[in-house]
Parts: sequence; structure tokens; C-alpha cells
Amino acid sequence: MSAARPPEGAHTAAAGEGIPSNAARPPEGAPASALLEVRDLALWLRSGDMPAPLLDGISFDIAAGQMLGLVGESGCGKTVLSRTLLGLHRPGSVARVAGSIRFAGRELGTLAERDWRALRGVGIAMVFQDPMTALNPVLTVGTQIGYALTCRLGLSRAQARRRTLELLEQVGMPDPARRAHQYPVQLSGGLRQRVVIALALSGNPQLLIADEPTTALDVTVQAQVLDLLDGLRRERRMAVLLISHNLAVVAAHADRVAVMYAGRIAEIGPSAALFAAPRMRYSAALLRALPRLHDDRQARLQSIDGRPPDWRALPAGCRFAPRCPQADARCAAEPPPLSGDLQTPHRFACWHPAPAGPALPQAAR
Ligand SMILES: Nc1ncnc2c1ncn2[C@@H]1O[C@H](COP(=O)(O)OP(=O)(O)OP(=O)(O)O)[C@@H](O)[C@H]1O
Repeated sequence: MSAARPPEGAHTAAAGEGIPSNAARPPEGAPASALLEVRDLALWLRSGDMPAPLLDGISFDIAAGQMLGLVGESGCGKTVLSRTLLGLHRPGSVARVAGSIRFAGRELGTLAERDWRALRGVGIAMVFQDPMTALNPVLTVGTQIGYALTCRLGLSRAQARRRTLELLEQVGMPDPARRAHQYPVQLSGGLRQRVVIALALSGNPQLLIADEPTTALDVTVQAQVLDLLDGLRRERRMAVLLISHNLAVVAAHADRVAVMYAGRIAEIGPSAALFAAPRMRYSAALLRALPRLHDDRQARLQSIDGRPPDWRALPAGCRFAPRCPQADARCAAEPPPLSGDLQTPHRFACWHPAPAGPALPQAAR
């Protein structure tokens, strides 16, 4: 564990001064390439008579300005992982945690609650699925953002008012001055999610975790919100972890994708490569189970047979083996490791991987 403080200046934006680019200045001790480094993370939560092993051997990096998509079926551990990265488990609920989470050169695994509170919203911020639960229904959106700004950044009320309008403008809110005086219920779902994103940006985070940020929205608005997140991370060089059920949505916006299955990473690699030719059988099945925009009418959606395993009865070998048509005795007995090492761009955990795809142009890797 390191006693390093959050980067100086990360929370000193004054209204009208623009946004200091945290990510452009890697803090001391942090390699320029990785803002978040997760290594062999494993987590057991207390649950009844035995600890629930919900995460196992999770390793990945996110660099400043990069978007990593995290996909997988319901229950695979996406939310548990994001809550772990934010230190948001209920007090006393963690039975054991192993491995390491380094953010901006600082080990988070051993932070005290007071330090987590200082980090949340400023270093790492979160956008949740349902904007209505993230917003206070009895306060205007301007009051809520202004409050976050005065608490997190110590701005004066006048500075906070100006900065609120800037933030609303940045998230594409039409007529920000008028909207700032409205209550969440007076806004459409898409505009409410923009307010939630503005709130998340108010602490000028270096990493934004967006957990199913568009699930509650219709398809056109979903695309607008994802384009917004994509634009913001480029402008601000902010790292984004985008969590979604939908591999196609993620592949369209993220640089890299991690596919989770039953608490483990099953495959991780550049979006284009993974989308064009997933190697692990589960990722391939996940992709086949998605509607594609230009499917011909003959193409039929395939669902993935079976259900993910319960954590009380995890298979000894590959956790996907009971559902995999390619599985053999080795798959049932031995867990396949992720191929390659941390420097390998495309890694997958499968004893019988699908064939490699055609080589992609450098830009798509
Ligand atoms: N406190 C807990 N104790 C025991 N099991 C838990 C606890 N919290 C979550 N789980 C279990 O952990 C597994 C992963 O849950 P999680 O919510 O992370 O899945 P998810 O991938 O985010 O799913 P969804 O896409 O539906 O949100 C599930 O089986 C869930 O029931």
C-alpha cells in the first residue's frame, strides 16, 4: 500500500478556468500507460454459511483516455467488480480480498473508508443504470450539480453556478440555463442521464465507471449517450470502464473489451479483433446471441443454452464447460489460463479456441 495522495490539482478547478487535464499528467509512481492496474483480483463476500467466491484472477489495465468495455451475462460479476473498484461493498460484507488494484500509482485494496470517500467522485466516479435513483427528485438539477461542486471542489456558490452551466453544456444539455432550474421529473430519460453524467464529471474524475448507463433508454438515446461518453473521454483524456450486457454496443465504442464469465475474465482484447473473431467459445456464443443491424432475414438469433453456474457449485475446470459444445474431459477438469501474458493484446481462456480471425489493420488492433 502507498501513502501517496491524489494528484495535486485534481480537485481545484475554478469556474471558467476550464478543466485541468488530470490524465495528461501521470502522477508520480504511475506508469504513463496505465491509470488503473488490476492484478489477480479475487473477492469473497460473506453470504450465509460460506463466503461467496465472486471474483477470481481478474487482471486488466485501463490507460488514460481509453475505454474498456466489460460484458457478460447477468450475474457474471460485472457490478461486483465495479463496486470493488469503488470500495462500495457494505461494511463487514467482504470476507476476503486478494490481488491488487492500483489507481494512479496508489494501491486501493487497503484504503480506509475515509480515503475511499475522498477518492470517490474525484478520482473515480460512477454513472449508474437508472438516472432516477441517482438524482434527488426534490432538488433542481442545478442545485444538485452545484452542491457536488461546492462539496467536492470547494467552489464558491457563484463559481459553482457558472461551472454547473459549463458542465450541462458539455454533456449536450439543450438550453442549460433553463434546464438547471428544472427538477429531474421534468426531463426525459436521456436528459436525466446527461445530468447524471454532468454530476459524475463535476469532480473532474480520471476514471469514470459507467454501469449499464443506457439500459433504461430507448435505442436512439442510447446511441447519443454512448457517443457523449466516447467524446468526453477523448476530450478530457478520461479513462472509462463501460459495463454492458451488449457486446455489440461495447465493441462500437470501447477500445478494448473484457468478457466476464462466472467471476473470471474469459477473453480480453481489442474491440475490433474480439468482435470480428472471438476466440473463447463463450464470447462467440455471446456475440451470436445478439441482434445485428444488418443481419439478413434468414439469420436466426441463437440463445446460449444453459445457465451460468451458481457460485456454490462452480465447475472444477473451465466454468463455461457445462454449456460448451466443444468441451471435453480436459475442459471439465482443468481451468484454462488466459493465453499469453499481460502484454499480449488479445487473450482468451479456452482449451479449444475458435480459429483466429483475419489479421486486422494496425489501427483496429
Ligand atoms: N453480497 C452478496 N452475497 C452473495 N452473492 C452476491 C452478493 N452480491 C452479489 N452476489 C452474486 O454475485 C453474482 C454477480 O452479481 P453481479 O450483480 O455483479 O452480476 P452482473 O454481472 O452485474 O449482473 P447484471 O448484468 O444482472 O447486473 C450474482 O450471482 C449475485 O447473485
